[in-house]
Amino acid sequence: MRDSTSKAMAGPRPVVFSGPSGAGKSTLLKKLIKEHENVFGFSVSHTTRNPRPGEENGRDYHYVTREAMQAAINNGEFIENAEFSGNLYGTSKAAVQAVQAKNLICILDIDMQGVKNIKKTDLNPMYISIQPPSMEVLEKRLRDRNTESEESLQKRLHAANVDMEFSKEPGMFDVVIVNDNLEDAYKNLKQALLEEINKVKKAKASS
Ligand SMILES: Nc1nc2c(ncn2[C@@H]2O[C@H](COP(=O)(O)OP(=O)(O)O)[C@@H](O)[C@H]2O)c(=O)[nH]1
Ligand SMILES: Nc1ncnc2c1ncn2[C@@H]1O[C@H](COP(=O)(O)OP(=O)(O)O)[C@@H](O)[C@H]1O
Repeated sequence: MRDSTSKAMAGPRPVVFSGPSGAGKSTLLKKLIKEHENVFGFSVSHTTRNPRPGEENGRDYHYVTREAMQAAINNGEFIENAEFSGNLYGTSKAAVQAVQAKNLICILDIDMQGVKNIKKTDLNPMYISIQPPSMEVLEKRLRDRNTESEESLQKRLHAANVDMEFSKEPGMFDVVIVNDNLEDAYKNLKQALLEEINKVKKAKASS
């Protein structure tokens, strides 16, 4: 039976990060996890895309074949999954449980389809949208990141347009952070999470 007790036992409330590719989600949440490693844990998603230089299997993503991932999805191992820019991405139940077992705030970095699907589950996270200051800045950052082919870049820019329209829907996000100046955006992010951070710290101090 799903009741408030089982949710409470699952640990602190997770946080979902979403926003267009290149908005700065990874940059911000890596900073956050580094500064508060006893508070936050990252839900390591599965993906069929290739690792980028510097990315590590099991830390940034679990890199898998489409066949393996589809089989695991069919087997009911995923909370949500989506096709993004020609690849499959998904959050496994195990990924979230691994973080919650440590009593950490579970961070999910997922696209808009993921947000919609998580809203249908009983995960009950806080939803944070990371937005770029403009499409022009987003394109420049994505190009400067140097991780995408022109084709992949265009797919991401197209998805970003759809994403930015969709995220304007009232009630979709609890907090919207515009990542213009990185330090300011990070400060706003920490402020938005302050209460949850303090809750976890307090619980840890008294256990
Ligand atoms: N639905 C869903 N989206 C995911 C998941 N993992 C990553 N994503 C999203 O997939 C998109 C592409 O991610 P990635 O390939 O790392 O590229 P980047 O956003 O350009 O850094 C981003 O919007 C991520 O938030 C997941 O498990 N589920
Ligand atoms: N506030 C910022 N100002 C300038 N560049 C930024 C800022 N935030 C992130 N970046 C850079 O923009 C690129 C995209 O950021 P990234 O964190 O990879 O985005 P996402 O994870 O949302 O796709 C990266 O090269 C990152 O270093």
